[in-house]
Amino acid sequence: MAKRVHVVAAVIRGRDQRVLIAKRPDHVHMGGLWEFPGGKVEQGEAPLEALKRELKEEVGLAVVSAQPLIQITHDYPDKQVYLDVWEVIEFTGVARGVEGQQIEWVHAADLAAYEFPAANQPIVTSTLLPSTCLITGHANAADVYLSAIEAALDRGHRLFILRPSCPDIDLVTVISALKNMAHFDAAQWQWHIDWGTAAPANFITLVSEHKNFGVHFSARKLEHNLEPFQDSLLSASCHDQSELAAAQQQGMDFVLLSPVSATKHYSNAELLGWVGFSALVKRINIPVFALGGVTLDDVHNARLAGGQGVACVRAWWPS
Ligand SMILES: Nc1nc2c([nH]c(=O)n2[C@@H]2O[C@H](COP(=O)(O)OP(=O)(O)OP(=O)(O)O)[C@@H](O)[C@H]2O)c(=O)[nH]1
Repeated sequence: MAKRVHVVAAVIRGRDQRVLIAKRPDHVHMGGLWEFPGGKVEQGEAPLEALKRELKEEVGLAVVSAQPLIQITHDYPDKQVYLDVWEVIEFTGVARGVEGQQIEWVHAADLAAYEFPAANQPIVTSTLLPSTCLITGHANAADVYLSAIEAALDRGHRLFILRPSCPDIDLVTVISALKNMAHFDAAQWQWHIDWGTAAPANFITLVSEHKNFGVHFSARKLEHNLEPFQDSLLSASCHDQSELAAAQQQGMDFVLLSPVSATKHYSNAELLGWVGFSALVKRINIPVFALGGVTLDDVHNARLAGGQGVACVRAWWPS
């Protein structure tokens, strides 16, 4: 069997947050499609060195610093690739198509309009997602619940999993209150409503009426027919390899994987640690947030372990 090719690729953001993409020449593998700049890792070369070399050779940029973003194992009919995608944090130079290829700086939200090789869909999702995912906790009153979210939006957080769990608030009220908040649009498509025990009976209809809200599933819910949600952005909570495989198979856009470390909630569960987290993340091709006993300061640890970032409740929710 042919050897899997180790490829490094980069998500490079310009000052205005647009992302650099390049068009593959017609005559090469996946020719004519757009790509994140990069190329094959040479024998004996460290991935970051390969990334620096490829970006210099292809788009004339010098990488100062970069961190892992997502890794994808994909089998094309004629080639097996391991795409090792990095997020460039700092670079110098002005991008140009050194090999004569077309390049473009594109807003992350517009990447979906470009045709990429089949392996790239999770990279596009990963580019859209921030590195923190905030899950709402319990509140005794609606105004406490909503003002905690509003304060987090003001602090720059953009991805939320909503578990409206206070007695005097229903989902319709939450949705309309969120829509009136400053920065609501910045987090559009990044609001995920938990289809949990507290969800109302008309949950499916409700979600279909609010297209800019995604749905979050418990692992158990992944056994259901998720057809009604196919137009929504989807996420799930997973704890082991079989749940992750089900999440990928059901088309989840991202997942939360827990428990990484001990919490009050998870004190008896088997903890993954960063090593266990990393081993599981390697087996799937969708962005994974580390959950359970992690704080907002653990983003770098999560990235080094192959994750998208961290998901938290207690680390941000007012107690
Ligand atoms: N650079 C890059 N390659 C990708 C992406 N997505 C994807 O499937 N690939 C695949 O990964 C492989 C990368 O090989 P390459 O041809 O770009 O590598 P290279 O620059 O070292 O080329 P060469 O040594 O053949 O000249 C190709 O099979 C390509 O189809 C992507 O976003 N960026």
